[in-house]
Amino acid sequence: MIKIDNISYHIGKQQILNDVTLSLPSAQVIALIGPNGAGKSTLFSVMSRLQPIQSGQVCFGEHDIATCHAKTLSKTVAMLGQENQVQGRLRVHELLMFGRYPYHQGQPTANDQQKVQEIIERFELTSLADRFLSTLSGGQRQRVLIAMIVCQDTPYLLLDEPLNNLDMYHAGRLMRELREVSHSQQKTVVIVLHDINQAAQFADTVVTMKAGQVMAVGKPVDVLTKETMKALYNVDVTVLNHQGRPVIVDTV
Ligand SMILES: Nc1ncnc2c1ncn2[C@@H]1O[C@H](COP(=O)(O)OP(=O)(O)OP(=O)(O)O)[C@@H](O)[C@H]1O
Repeated sequence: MIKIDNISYHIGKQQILNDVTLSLPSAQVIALIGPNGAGKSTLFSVMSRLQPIQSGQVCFGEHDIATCHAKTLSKTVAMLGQENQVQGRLRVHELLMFGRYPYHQGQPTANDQQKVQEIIERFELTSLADRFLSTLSGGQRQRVLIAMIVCQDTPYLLLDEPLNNLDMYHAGRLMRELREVSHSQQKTVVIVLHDINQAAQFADTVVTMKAGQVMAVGKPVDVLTKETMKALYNVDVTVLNHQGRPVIVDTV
């Protein structure tokens, strides 16, 4: 379980996160949605210790991030941010091995090699494995970065807009793989999504945020309503139903 208690965060006089309190269940895909500037990325930055905790507490299972050793944290939570600088002269398989660094500390074992190979196959990267990162398209690079995060093999994954640059096939494949990894390997995957229908189709739980605050938490069918969409985005929608899950259609 991820427990976030009374997290507030300000930059200068601007309040970015305002008393965020959340309990997120384990072994689920959890979509974090909300309008631009709501504070989703800032919350991820605080949760992954990229930004300091100013007030409140974040725990991943028994690990309180305020006191957790860096090495333990790197085996507990992995985050893919929105802005990612990658060294172009690395090959794909080398970057994936970099994701294993918390385990091998620079000296990969057979187990690390096996894990990288498994992820290459799972994420359909075989034909790209020997390519330099600088030669990949935007979507290919994004897929490799996500695979690197999964290689880190942490029980908690935070992915900030991972579907950026992905086509319809790869977006669907990725969401299915994340759901499979989450459910079969008991991983908790929190994903910032702007595509509400990806959240509706694949998330077990949806969290909505606006103006630095959590507005709602629940199953897609309970949270993704006409009223919520109006309150979050000021957009009029029609909510259809497909196999028990909502489908949101913009009907402005
Ligand atoms: N370094 C900074 N200095 C000043 N304001 C900042 C800084 N970083 C973020 N903010 C502000 O904090 C607020 C929350 O930003 P954040 O990136 O967390 O939102 P978000 O929900 O991830 O948005 P998006 O969906 O657009 O990615 C925004 O108003 C943003 O302008």
